[in-house]
Amino acid sequence: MLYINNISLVQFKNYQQSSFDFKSRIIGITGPNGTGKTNLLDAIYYLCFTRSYFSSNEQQNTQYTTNGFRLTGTFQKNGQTEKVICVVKDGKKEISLNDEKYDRFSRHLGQFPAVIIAPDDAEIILGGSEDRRKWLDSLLSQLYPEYLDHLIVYQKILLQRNTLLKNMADTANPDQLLDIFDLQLVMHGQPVHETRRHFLQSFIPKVQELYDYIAGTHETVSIQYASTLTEEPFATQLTAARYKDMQVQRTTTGIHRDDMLFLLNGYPMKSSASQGQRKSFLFALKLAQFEVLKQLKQMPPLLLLDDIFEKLDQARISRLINLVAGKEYGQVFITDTHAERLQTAFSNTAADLQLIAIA
Ligand SMILES: Nc1ncnc2c1ncn2[C@@H]1O[C@H](COP(=O)(O)OP(=O)(O)OP(=O)(O)O)[C@@H](O)[C@H]1O
Repeated sequence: MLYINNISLVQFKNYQQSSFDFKSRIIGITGPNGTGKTNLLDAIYYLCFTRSYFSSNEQQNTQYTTNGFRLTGTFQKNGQTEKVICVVKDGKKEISLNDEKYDRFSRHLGQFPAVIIAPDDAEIILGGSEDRRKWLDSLLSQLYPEYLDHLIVYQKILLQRNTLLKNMADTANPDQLLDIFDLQLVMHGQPVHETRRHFLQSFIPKVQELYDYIAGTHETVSIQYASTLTEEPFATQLTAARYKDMQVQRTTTGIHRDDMLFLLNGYPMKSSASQGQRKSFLFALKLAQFEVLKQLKQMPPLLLLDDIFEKLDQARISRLINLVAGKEYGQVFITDTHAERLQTAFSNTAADLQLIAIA
């Protein structure tokens, strides 16, 4: 099992210095708008992912007028106490597990599995392909460390290749260099593509099952993986696109252009689904993510639910609460402006609810 027992926040967003003890499996975080409920969830997320869910700019995560922050989390993982500390000071970040600093933060990913569901997630459906890739990459990086390794190298090579395409005239033997970059892009891009393709195939039925449960009815949901690598070998495409790439001065083919198309009853979810249907789909997507993580990590991830009541009808909310209150789930954090609403929502379940009020 995985639990977080305590978190302390120093100069993180609106928290000057605060500490919270989590004593039960379901934690309700309540308080008026703008008091820091989401920020507290984000701090927990930070300790699991070495970054904020909402902002990659550390200045925005640091309390205004200060130059750094510190987050300390005490976890229980399979009966062991584990202490994670993240310190950001003057733009420099250090992360340690049980007082041992990480050389590479990527080594921390997946050790404290967590899934967050937040209103901004709507961008996964409504936003551009980058938002969808970000979601998938974050999930697959938690599942498979080698996926993240390939992705990091791919992005580095892609950047170098694009820089070269912009500076062709000043570079000696640019074609030779492009040959080397192309080889490396294929070496690291192909496994990323294969992982995405295989993963989505087995993932879709789980999403469908969860969608039907939350919606209380059957509507067909599907995810189409759109990648040029499915059409022909990546190496062939890079060679074929080289002239065009030189003209536009960037790499026009590869896994950095992949996308996913979400469909509801055969129609694009982005344009045709209602807000409640989209939200139900996002829950299905994230809870399916929870299931695969749980299976692979052999423990239920932390579940961080931010403002989930908005746009869902009462019946969908009840089914959702019943689901996450069940024993298959681990520690669940849930924010709401109304303490009574949370109490009522969980009153029909057997789960213990600890309420933390933020003033
Ligand atoms: N870097 C920062 N330094 C100080 N305060 C910050 C910083 N970043 C955000 N805040 C403050 O944090 C508050 C927002 O907190 P948060 O989003 O956690 O609120 P919330 O309780 O979830 O609200 P809601 O119920 O509206 O969702 C705002 O008042 C904002 O001004």
